[in-house]
Amino acid sequence: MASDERLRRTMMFVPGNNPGLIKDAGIFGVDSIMFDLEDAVNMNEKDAARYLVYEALQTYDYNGAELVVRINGLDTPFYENDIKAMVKAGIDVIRLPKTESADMIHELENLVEEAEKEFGRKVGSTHLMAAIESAMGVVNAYQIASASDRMIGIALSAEDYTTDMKTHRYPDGQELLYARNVILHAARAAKIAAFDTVFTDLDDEEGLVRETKLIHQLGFDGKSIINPRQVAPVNAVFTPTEKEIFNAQNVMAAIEEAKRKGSGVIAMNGQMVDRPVVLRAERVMKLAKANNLVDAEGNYLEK
Ligand SMILES: CC(C)(COP(=O)(O)OP(=O)(O)OC[C@H]1O[C@@H](n2cnc3c(N)ncnc32)[C@H](O)[C@@H]1OP(=O)(O)O)[C@@H](O)C(=O)NCCC(=O)NCCSC(=O)C[C@@](O)(CC(=O)O)C(=O)O
Ligand SMILES: [Mg+2]
Repeated sequence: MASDERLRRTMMFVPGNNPGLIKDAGIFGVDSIMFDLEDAVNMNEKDAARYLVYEALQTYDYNGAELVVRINGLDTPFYENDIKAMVKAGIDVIRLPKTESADMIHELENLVEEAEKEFGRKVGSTHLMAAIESAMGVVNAYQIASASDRMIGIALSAEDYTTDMKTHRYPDGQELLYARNVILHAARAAKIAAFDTVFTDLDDEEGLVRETKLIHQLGFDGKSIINPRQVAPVNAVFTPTEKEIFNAQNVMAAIEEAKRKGSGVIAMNGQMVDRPVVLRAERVMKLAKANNLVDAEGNYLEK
């Protein structure tokens, strides 16, 4: 799979038909910018939006953010042109909406490869991700996640998913618990990233933080967002605290001492430190480095 250690805490939807939002999308500190050609764009604006996003990708500097495009679904007349234009423009990741099977990823992959050859791009350089928006998608989540070496992640899309399940979203998120866990397990088994769904009440920051803490606790890598006001609260939940970094440094030091003594396990402040604890500490340090909270040697950088 194409998974890597890239930070993917926030992936912001930017409607593909809105030149103002497209132009400024790089200034908000999101990890991934997702230009939307699907549901945020009216039917009569599909061609114009595709052209706008294509031009923007040639023109603007997005400050190193990962560039993603949500194309139109495989049941529409638009997706083939979307794929050609976005591959030609050199997009990093194509997000397929309403994914229900591995076959859909195979169809996408074939078209992407054809486009890479046609436009002289390196074969395999365009990564893929899938949005899971239905009961069928959840049931097939692992097959979808592992369908291609190009896959970098799968995402829950709760608005369409709850509609398919004949319910709607509630503040406590109980209706999403099964789908979240299935998607997370599928992503982890396929060794790719797991993204949680959008939080649509822009004025409820407390609710956004509560939901983000829950999905962080479950193990998600990040969250789809719809507005720049959501960037800081979500990134903060996914950023290791000074205490967590300090603890991780201590764990690394403790295990080094254990190794010197010829052991793989040691007690630290009354807590057992063994391999899984060390792996978690390594992940905290990787996140801390990616967030520029520590230097290359792992020393905490005072703010
Ligand atoms: C909601 C609102 C209209 C509010 O606008 P407002 O202007 O009232 O907001 P303000 O806070 O006042 O904006 C402050 C400043 O930021 C600028 N600004 C705002 N949003 C920005 C942005 N996104 N990108 C860059 N810039 C932005 C704005 O221009 C202003 O700039 P300035 O005037 O210069 O100060 C706006 O955010 C927006 O359109 N969001 C994207 C909506 C969208 O894409 N929906 C489709 C994806 S979901 C879906 O399809 C369901 C799903 O498929 C999901 C899944 O698959 O996961 C499923 O099934 O679940
Ligand atoms: Mg949707």
